[in-house]
Amino acid sequence: MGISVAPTEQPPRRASSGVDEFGPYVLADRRKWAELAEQMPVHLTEEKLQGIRSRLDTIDLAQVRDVYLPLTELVNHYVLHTGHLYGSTHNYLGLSEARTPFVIGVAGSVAVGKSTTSRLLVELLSQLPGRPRVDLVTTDGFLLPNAELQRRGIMERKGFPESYDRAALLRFVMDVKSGVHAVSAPVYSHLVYDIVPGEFITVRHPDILIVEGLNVLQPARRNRTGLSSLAVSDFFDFSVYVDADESDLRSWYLERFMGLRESAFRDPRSYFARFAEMDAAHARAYAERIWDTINGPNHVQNILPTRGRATAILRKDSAHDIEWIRIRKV
Ligand SMILES: Nc1ncnc2c1ncn2[C@@H]1O[C@H](COP(=O)(O)OP(=O)(O)O)[C@@H](O)[C@H]1O
Ligand SMILES: CC(C)(COP(=O)(O)O)[C@@H](O)C(=O)NCCC(=O)O
Repeated sequence: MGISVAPTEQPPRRASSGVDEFGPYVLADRRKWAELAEQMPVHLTEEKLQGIRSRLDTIDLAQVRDVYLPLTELVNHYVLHTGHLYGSTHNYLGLSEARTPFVIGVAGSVAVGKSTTSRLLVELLSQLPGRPRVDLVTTDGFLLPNAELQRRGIMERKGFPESYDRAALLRFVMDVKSGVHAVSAPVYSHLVYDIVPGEFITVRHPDILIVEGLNVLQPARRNRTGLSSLAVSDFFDFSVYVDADESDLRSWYLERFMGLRESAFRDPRSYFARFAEMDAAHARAYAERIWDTINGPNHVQNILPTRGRATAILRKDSAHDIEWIRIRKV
């Protein structure tokens, strides 16, 4: 079965506004948000969606239609208006350079489902009129290799801001945003839990680039001179924060870890291969320790504080369903 969305006959209702504990956002519950979808025809089959969705994600075609279609249409407004602004300011400045990629950041905790959101956005955005070319890069490629993390004594801080080569990530996004024709990023393997030596992904001037990662909304750090430097988020034209309750994140992480024992961990190359054979109680205790000492604290200390910097916040309930959406007032 596929979905096709025809133009609505009624004018769409707009999200309500008011004072917001999250900052200057408009809030829409799932039903109101779904009514915003206008006319984008989308072709997506259940089969294709299965390939996009991560193992534990429950996203179905109804959620794609209710949540991701309006989001895609909203991003399209930003793409179009950024294009107009680019054109008029370049005219004013007497410049004639081609437009640079529109960059979208996707942030959120480990196990929240950023990968599903990002892959879905790639699929839907590439179906926009004009069929833009959309690429996706994850920031794990910019993690320091395990050997270097060990050398620095921060192997237990993987995913914390200091575990990345932040300068290289910033350079990568700046190069893309400056219009460099081919920009390469290193590749991380979740299976071997390390950077893959000699492997790179090359981004060749797409129309839209999605940059997905735990820390993409981090503000600029102060450098040694006390002056603020730049942050990757300075180059985002739009950003999405995928949000969920801390206790849900923890159970999704544990559930995923236990599920991976039946699949990825069975691969002898897996860093976690020993957990495939280990009894469930011990494996679960190990996963709890990873969450409680690494991913949980990273979420609370570094990731969650960046939520209010996003253009859009998608809030999931405990069943992985999107409960509400907040959009930053422009
Ligand atoms: N140990 C692992 N082995 C294989 N795949 C993994 C492992 N850990 C995570 N993954 C996969 O890596 C992807 C990214 O995971 P994560 O960084 O937690 O982001 P998110 O869950 O928000 O998409 C997910 O698709 C997940 O299923
Ligand atoms: C690789 C990750 C840091 C995520 O990286 P991202 O692409 O978000 O930059 C994370 O999935 C991870 O492995 N954290 C370390 C603790 C753990 O084993 O879950």
